[in-house]
Amino acid sequence: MTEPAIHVTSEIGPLKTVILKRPQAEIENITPDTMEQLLFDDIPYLPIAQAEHDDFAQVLRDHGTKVLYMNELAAQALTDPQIKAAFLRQMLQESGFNKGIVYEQLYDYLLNLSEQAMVDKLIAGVRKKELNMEKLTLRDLAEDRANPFLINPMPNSYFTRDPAAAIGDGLSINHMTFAARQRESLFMQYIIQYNPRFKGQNVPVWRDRNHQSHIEGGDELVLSDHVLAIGLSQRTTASAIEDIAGNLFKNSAYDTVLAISIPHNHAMMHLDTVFTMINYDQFTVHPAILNDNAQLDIYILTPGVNGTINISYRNDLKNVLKEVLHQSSIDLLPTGGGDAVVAPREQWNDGSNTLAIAPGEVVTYDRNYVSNELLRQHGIIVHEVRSSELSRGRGGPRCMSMPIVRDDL
Ligand SMILES: NC(=[NH2+])NCCC[C@H](N)C(=O)O
Repeated sequence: MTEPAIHVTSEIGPLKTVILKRPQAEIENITPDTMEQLLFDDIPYLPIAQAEHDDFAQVLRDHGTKVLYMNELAAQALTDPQIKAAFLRQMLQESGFNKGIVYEQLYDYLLNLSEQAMVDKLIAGVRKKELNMEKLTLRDLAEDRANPFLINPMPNSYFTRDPAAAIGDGLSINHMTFAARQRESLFMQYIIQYNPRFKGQNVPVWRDRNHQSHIEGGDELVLSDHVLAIGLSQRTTASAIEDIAGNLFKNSAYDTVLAISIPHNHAMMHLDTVFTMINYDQFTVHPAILNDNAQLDIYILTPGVNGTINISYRNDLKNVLKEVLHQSSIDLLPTGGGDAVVAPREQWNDGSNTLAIAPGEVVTYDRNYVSNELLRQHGIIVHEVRSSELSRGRGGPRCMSMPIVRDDL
């Protein structure tokens, strides 16, 4: 039986195929001056980051998951010279160049590379000194003088979770929040249209990247074949949630969206940094998202009459999950055991950001040993991966993976 192009009806169904991106030269193009703008808190040491990432990929393969690499899929989508050129023009435009001498030089330089080299170069970034330009524009001479790059690197591309998300048999291809990441979703748009694996498969796009309001995959959790949870967060706006919900209600089996409000800050940028599903009835939760009564704001969206959306308010997470997932009880596992020091420390290093590869079986970072131990005490099988460098980008195993095929439950 051939595998479907996209099929994800839960967060926990046996993981069949996943898209990753191995960290490459883009990581070495982070400097202390650009770190914050690039959404990093430190500069990872690349050889170790790569070894850790290879280790992560191998754990997935060892458990029956096929690993595809985003940059390779992108290169395979660009074998037609016209498509390659169109992609490059759009990428240059989104990088701030659409005409003039620098645009032309960049265009020639990049188009002459192989598809793979061009994709990798765009992700890595292009330095001014690479072009040997005799003439610079006023912008490059004066305004942008301190920046050694013409095209900024995309070091967050190893967090494949965020630019796009698989929901049911379709995708959301995301308009992302910060300039540092907005170009990343263009790769997925071309992959879905032109990569031989997806081309002609009519993969529905529930929401594309041509929007003003933003949404990111770290906020999009597929709880079942008809229920989603979407974080109302620093990265995902209420109007984007309503927009994708409306389209899913009309065109898919999804009939319930839980919009879960979380603090708007860097440590908790996405819902999956504070809440992930690990089994039919078990979830990780960072205690800081709950108030003293273990409550938080949840807005339940369901289809109304004539394409409208009904919204009801709740604040009892456990009961809501019990109801929508038809479970008799729900086990919420606090990050770091809920300890006042361990919980924020381990959450900072993505202790809640688990990737389920089957019900009750997850991949996590080794450094979050208190959270990992708690998961084991609650019967979860935990595969730990090394995390000293990868964690410096503020993302864990769930952020570093984009599942595209899972078995149904
Ligand atoms: N799904 C996630 N939690 N992704 C984490 C992404 C981290 C990345 N540095 C960013 O700020 O965008």
